[in-house]
Amino acid sequence: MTDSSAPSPPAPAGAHATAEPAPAPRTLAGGAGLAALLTTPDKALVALDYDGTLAPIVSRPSDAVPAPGAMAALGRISRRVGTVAIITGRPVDAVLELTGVERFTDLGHLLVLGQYGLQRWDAETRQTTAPEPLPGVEALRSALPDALHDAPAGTSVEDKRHALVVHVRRTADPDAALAALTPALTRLAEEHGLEAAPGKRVLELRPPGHDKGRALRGLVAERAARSVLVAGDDYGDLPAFEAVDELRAGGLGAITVCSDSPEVPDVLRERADLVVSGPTGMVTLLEVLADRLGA
Ligand SMILES: O=P(O)(O)OC[C@H]1O[C@H](O[C@H]2O[C@H](CO)[C@@H](O)[C@H](O)[C@H]2O)[C@H](O)[C@@H](O)[C@@H]1O
Repeated sequence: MTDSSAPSPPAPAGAHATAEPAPAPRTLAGGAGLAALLTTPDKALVALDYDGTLAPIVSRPSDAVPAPGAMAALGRISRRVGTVAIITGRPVDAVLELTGVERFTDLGHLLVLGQYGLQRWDAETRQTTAPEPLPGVEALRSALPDALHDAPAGTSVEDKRHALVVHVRRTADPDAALAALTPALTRLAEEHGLEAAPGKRVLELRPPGHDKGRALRGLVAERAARSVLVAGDDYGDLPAFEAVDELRAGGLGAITVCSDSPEVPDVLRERADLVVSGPTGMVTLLEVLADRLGA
């Protein structure tokens, strides 16, 4: 439900004055979630997606660097809120390399949950923990070249060790390529004990049972968070948005943010309490929050 009269969250005592107005969620629940975050930031969890949210979408995954100002704003916020987490489909190593976050000092409680929560990097220990990949991944890796023999030119595979991602963004007709490849790749993934999950011009072949909803619920419980901000832009973020409904029912304050672009699934945009204009809009939001938190 949208409500243009949703209240603006209060500025916490001692916050720096900011030229930017407070972001205005379009729902009452989102306004309440944002107010909870700003009032008691040490009990808050800020959970952000990477591709499409902190970093603009580009043709090659290895080129997806953060939007200007994104990491600086994240660093500021991480020193004020209880926990900041990048929850992503990317492997932890890729996020560390693309963001350069390991070079930052004083990151507060920053976590990177990679591969939908399978991997975890903690800024306090600077260590990554991860289980061994499922055996089906290796078998699928061997089977993929044959399965993609007739795939359109420009199709490529991203090997994430725990999962394999078929990319079609660089084919002549990405939507047609994805539609043509999905049924056979879904069957192949299932034969190897994996699941196929759609993303922006990709099909992820990944271990079942791990999604951003599970990762978010786990972090909320672990960190005893009382409020949460969740931001995302793709189908992979939907389970986290859905988890918010359940968490709210349990008394948590929450705001969901859509990092918008023409490729964002309608279902995600419609569910969001606040819609910002892609990673650039996300950076503005994070900067305003950092200002409001006096960071
Ligand atoms: O959870 P996320 O942080 O959003 O990661 C999800 C997948 O994102 C990546 O693919 C997407 O971004 C690429 C670079 O901009 C783009 O080329 C691709 O079309 C997008 O779907 C990544 O490569 C995947 O491994 C992630 O799982």
